[in-house]
Amino acid sequence: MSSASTSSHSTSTLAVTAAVTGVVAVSTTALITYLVTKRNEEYKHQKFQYETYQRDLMIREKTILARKEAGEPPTGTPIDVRVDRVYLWEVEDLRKRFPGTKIENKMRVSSSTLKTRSPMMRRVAAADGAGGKRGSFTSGEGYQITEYNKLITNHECILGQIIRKPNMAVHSVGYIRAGPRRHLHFDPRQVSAAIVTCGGLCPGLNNCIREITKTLHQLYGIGGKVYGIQAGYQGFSATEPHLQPLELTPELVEDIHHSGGTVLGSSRGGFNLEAILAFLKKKDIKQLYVIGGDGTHRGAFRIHEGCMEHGLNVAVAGIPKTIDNDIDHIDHTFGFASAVEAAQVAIRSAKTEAVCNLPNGVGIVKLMGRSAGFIAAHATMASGDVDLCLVPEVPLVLEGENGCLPHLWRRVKQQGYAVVVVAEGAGEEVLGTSAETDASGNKKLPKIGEYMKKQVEEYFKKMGEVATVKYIDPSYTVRSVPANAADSLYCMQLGQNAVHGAMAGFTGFSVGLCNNRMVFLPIPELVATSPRNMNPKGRTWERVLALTRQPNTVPEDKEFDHTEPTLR
Ligand SMILES: Nc1ncnc2c1ncn2[C@@H]1O[C@H](COP(=O)(O)OP(=O)(O)OP(=O)(O)O)[C@@H](O)[C@H]1O
Ligand SMILES: O=P(O)(O)OC[C@H]1O[C@](O)(CO)[C@@H](O)[C@@H]1O
Repeated sequence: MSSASTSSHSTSTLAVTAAVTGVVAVSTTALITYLVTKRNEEYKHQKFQYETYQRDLMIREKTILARKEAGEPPTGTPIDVRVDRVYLWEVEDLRKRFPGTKIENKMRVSSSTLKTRSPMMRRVAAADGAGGKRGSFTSGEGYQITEYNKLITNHECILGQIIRKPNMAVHSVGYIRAGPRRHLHFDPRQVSAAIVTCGGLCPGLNNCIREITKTLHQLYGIGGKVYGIQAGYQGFSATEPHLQPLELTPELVEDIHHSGGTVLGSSRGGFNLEAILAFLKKKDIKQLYVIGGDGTHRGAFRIHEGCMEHGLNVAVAGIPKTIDNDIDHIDHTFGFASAVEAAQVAIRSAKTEAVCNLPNGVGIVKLMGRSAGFIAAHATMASGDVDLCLVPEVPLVLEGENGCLPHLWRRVKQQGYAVVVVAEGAGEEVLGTSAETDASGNKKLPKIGEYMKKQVEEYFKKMGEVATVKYIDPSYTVRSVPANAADSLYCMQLGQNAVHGAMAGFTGFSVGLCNNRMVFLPIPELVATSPRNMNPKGRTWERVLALTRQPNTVPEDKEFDHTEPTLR
């Protein structure tokens, strides 16, 4: 190739390159311009959207406030759900059968007297010279009368079925709202009352005894006595001097809520209606407060019926108690939350033992609950450390694809240890039902905890290894603790409302939280479906499975119709 042709070739190559570079430069500029423009547009759009959102929010806030001030219905999108009819669960009312007073119900806010102060305050006051120097307390019987902020009418109700879906049944049960009424059935000056605690121990029993005693004496200023019946229903017929009824005073009950158990004692069996009615007549008792589970409430209703038969103008009020949480309709029983909390200590110990003891550490904790798995399930959920939870409502499957033993084996192989919580009523379908009963007729339960320990040991042996299984049974430790703050608060509400109900003339009733509101419930309705069970097709069990990741052994086709108001 000649140099001329070479140079003309290079010139043309250069020209092409320049042209291409020019095109690239132009298209790069165009691309950048395009991207920047697009970005700016997006930014403008985003800004516009955010400003619109802020404006809407401001309008919404202003509308909410304006509607609230004008007393108009709330904001929100109207949807097609209704409650067409509410069926009120009426409670027996003494005013229908006995003449009552028309005394206006006012609150007595008693100023503290020397007698009602805590022991520490009494000591401080004594050191000050009979309490005069500190100035904040008046001695004697001085009290101030004040109006209740809210007096409740008998047709105020709390809806039972609060979950509404389009096209669902349009009726609901209505529970009578608890609280003080405008008029008292009983003249407080003529009221004497009795309190009894029955069945198994439960955190909060002393709180209820204290609150009832204080409400009667201090809020209502009763003229009579408050008797504490010792040793459960048996105490009404006890002849032993040390089991005779105690006189409960605000001073005597001042500090009892700090202790677990019941200062009155409790028992099973020994229900004697004649002896109870005779006691009520002899001591001219106007109000009987019965604190216990479903068995105790059945007894309470028989007492109410006995009173009606004998023409006794006596209000019988129940307070549902049990760590088992197996009383139907109410959100939860008092003592349940404290028991679940106390169970955490045992579960943590089980984990420590399982983690530290080799080879193949497994910690098993047995929890109470009778034929309901609420304590086990809730303790499992609260803990987050449990690998297997066994409850009475869900069949126990030991081996095979859905077996709990292969699941435990896998967990131990994955993390080196495993923690098991077993409810005392679980596994009856494997162990069989006991024919034995306690003094109240409650069936005794087979020893599932020990059985599971043996099964785990044998399974690991079958797999050619050794399991180090530690078994903890904290049952009585869990239920004998003092009430935690949540239960103490609940017991305070229960005690006060039981007294409000009885003072107003309600009888054969119980109190409880339904949909987070205090209500009065007719005892026959309360016991008809109690004891309740946990719904194995409900959300609680679903949550347990999500946490433990154990196989679900609930049969697909089985129908369960239990309500499960504890945790939604
Ligand atoms: N149907 C009934 N009629 C009369 N009294 C009853 C009835 N059922 C139980 N009782 C009495 O109620 C008391 C307590 O009953 P139970 O031992 O069954 O405990 P509970 O109230 O169900 O509480 P827990 O949850 O602790 O078992 C006992 O004294 C028992 O005799
Ligand atoms: O006090 P006892 O008679 O041993 O009863 C134990 C039973 O009482 C409860 O603690 C309360 O019902 C159950 O959980 C348990 O099965």
